[in-house]
Amino acid sequence: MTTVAEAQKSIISQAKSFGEETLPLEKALGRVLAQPILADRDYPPFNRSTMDGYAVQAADFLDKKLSQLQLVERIHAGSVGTQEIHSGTCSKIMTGAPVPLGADAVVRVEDTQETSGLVTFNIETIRVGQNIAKQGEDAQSGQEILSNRSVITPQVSGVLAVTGNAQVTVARLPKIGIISTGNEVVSLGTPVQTHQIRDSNAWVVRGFFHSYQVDEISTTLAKDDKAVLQETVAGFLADKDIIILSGGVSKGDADYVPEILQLLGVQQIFHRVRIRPGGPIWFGTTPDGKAVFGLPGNPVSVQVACKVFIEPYLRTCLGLPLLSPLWLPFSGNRTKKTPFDEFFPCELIIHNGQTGVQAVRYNSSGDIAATAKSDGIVLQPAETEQLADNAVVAFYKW
Ligand SMILES: Nc1nc2c(c(=O)[nH]1)N[C@H]1C(S)=C(S)[C@@H](COP(=O)(O)OP(=O)(O)OC[C@H]3O[C@@H](n4cnc5c(N)ncnc54)[C@H](O)[C@@H]3O)O[C@H]1N2
Ligand code: MOO
Repeated sequence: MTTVAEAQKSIISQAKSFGEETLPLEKALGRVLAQPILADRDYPPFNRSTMDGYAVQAADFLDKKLSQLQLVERIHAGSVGTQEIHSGTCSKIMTGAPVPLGADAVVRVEDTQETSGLVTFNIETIRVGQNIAKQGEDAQSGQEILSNRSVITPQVSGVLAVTGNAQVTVARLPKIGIISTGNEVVSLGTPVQTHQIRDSNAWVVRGFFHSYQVDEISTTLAKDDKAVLQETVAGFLADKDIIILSGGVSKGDADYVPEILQLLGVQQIFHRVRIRPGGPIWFGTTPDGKAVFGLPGNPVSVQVACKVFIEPYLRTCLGLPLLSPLWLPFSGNRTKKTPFDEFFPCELIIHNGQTGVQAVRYNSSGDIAATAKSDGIVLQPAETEQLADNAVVAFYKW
């Protein structure tokens, strides 16, 4: 049976780009840049005062030991001084204004007194460059200021705006089709009988893709009926990039998903992985490179599969690096139940002043409430029979 690492490797090797598109900046938050961004000019673009104060020549204090200077003008942010600073003179300057020619330091207004055009300085010392952000010290014109494949966070969005990028080229997102299979599964809003269960898997998968800004998501239910399943999957194969099914991949009499997918020309890459929960997972691709994930129906299996298999696939398609786990101390003890890699829901805690993780109460992969109280999942690797208190574990945040 395939190991988790082998399964991840073969999933990643099938990843492909969905192309690029150009969007207005206001629509690009959370998207992935598909171009490097170069500084369009120096940053700061001019020698900028970082304090409200007086622009002076430091040598007037250091060499000439002056303590009083003649005021020649006032410079506000958004305007440019007209007077060059010479020995014995200064200009009042506001934060954000360009430092006038001749000046090489700014003294804070708090350290001065101004009377009738004369400024008295109450300072012990001064440094050349004091309170001045030098032209180009943050970034130089033409320098790469954002790399290709940066995620457009609020911080990145600020850089895009300041560098004049009203439009940005980003990675195009896939169209997703989600099929929840099972005669017992009913949609939210439909009356539910005792032996039935409301579809929660589609909401989890939808939410996972939403976290990557994917919004072209179609969901549907399919009964455990070969013809219905075949028609539903065929419909999605026609125009979706990624198809996610849940349920119907194990050993039950009505587990038709693997058979129907292969009938429709989806080439199986693996079926069953040495993982708990989520062992019966099926993965394959179409000849034109669409990915099809057949996830086990249990709710926690679906959540774990999103994190362990679908996220690495999507990130690689978008050109993003794989996420690394956080390595944190584990509070508690855990004995492994299977010979496989086991993932279990955990919450972040502060223990002895340090961040750590501890397991949340969790019955099994059908426990719909447990993961909602967790911050992510911890891996107990196949070879680790016993997780001891304080062992450092790999924690994958949801
Ligand atoms: N004889 C064996 N039986 C089972 C095995 C096995 O190896 N041998 N594996 C078990 C494991 S592990 C899992 S996981 C499940 C997976 O089975 P299926 O993928 O066929 O899933 P279903 O049987 O259709 O559903 C399992 C469970 O999940 C509930 N479910 C299904 N869809 C939804 C949905 N959309 N929203 C919420 N809950 C859903 C369903 O009602 C079942 O309770 O097989 C084990 N059996
Ligand atoms: O994948 Mo099953 O959910 O291990 O229980």
